[in-house]
Amino acid sequence: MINKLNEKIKKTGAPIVVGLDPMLSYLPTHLLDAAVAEKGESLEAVADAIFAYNKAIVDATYDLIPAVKPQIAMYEQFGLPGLAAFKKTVDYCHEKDLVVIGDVKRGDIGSTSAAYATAHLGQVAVGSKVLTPFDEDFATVNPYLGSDGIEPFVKVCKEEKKGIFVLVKTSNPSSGEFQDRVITDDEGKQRPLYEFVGQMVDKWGSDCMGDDYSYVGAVVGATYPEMGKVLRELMPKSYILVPGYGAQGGKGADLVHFFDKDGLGAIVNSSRGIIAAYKQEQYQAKGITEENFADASRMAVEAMIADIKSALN
Ligand SMILES: O=C(O)c1cc(=O)[nH]c(=O)n1[C@@H]1O[C@H](COP(=O)(O)O)[C@@H](O)[C@H]1O
Repeated sequence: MINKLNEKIKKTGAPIVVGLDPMLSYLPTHLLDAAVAEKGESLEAVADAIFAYNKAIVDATYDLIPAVKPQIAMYEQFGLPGLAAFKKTVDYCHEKDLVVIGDVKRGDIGSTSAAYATAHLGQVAVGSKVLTPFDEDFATVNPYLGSDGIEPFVKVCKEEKKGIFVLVKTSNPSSGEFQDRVITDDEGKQRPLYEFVGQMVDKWGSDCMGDDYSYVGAVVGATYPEMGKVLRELMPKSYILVPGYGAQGGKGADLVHFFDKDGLGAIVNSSRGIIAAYKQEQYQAKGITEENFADASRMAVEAMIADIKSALN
């Protein structure tokens, strides 16, 4: 799958991922009203409206982008109907030939991680049938439990030719509380914890290589460009998933050093900046309303691609 991701980035010229992170407050009134008219004031109605919202955004953008990243918490908050909308979104994005990064941030003791890996990347045999539960192409993984929590994911990635993105340096303001702590590494060198985790990502990926990049990528926030530069060098074979663009303040100009010299090796996520673009004045000034919200998402994708391209040239 890492090969497909890399090829699709080359083909589209767009190292970006659209984050499908629906919130109730983003759902255009006409979509929610239609769903409530059919299913009443229920979680089922919200789930239907979420799928209609995602579908419209995907239909408006899929030809421009390589990948999407649905964040499971945004679906889980609506219970089982929300999770069904997550799965329906994954399947629909596959129909559109998009690479799907399940933002699930899992990681536990070995046996539990193995179950999470099966749920999101693997298969379950029931009698003569082999079934795929959620069936994303990549999953985000929290490394805090150590190798025990990561290895079951790597095993499934090898079997299924799928991939993971391991949290290395996250974009949020308090990420430094733990991740920047200076530790002594195996060679007695003092360095921040995120660098050590980056080195582990390089190691975990070393025996599961695709054509150019490994199945084990890293998450490094756009809000920490200097750290991104160091981590790019420490993990030369890993794709870097870069969240924090747009709503969290990251800009194209900050991101140059997350990429390799050939402009590959990183994929930048924007969620609110794209899916809720219709709420921004700059798009409303161009005739966008709640009704044609998906057109604003397409404009926001085009603007993001242009911003990153101009930074890389
Ligand atoms: O793993 C992630 O994707 C992630 C890691 C990180 O360090 N920071 C971060 O914002 N994210 C996710 O990226 C998305 C960012 O959303 P926006 O800020 O709306 O673009 C959310 O789904 C976050 O959960």
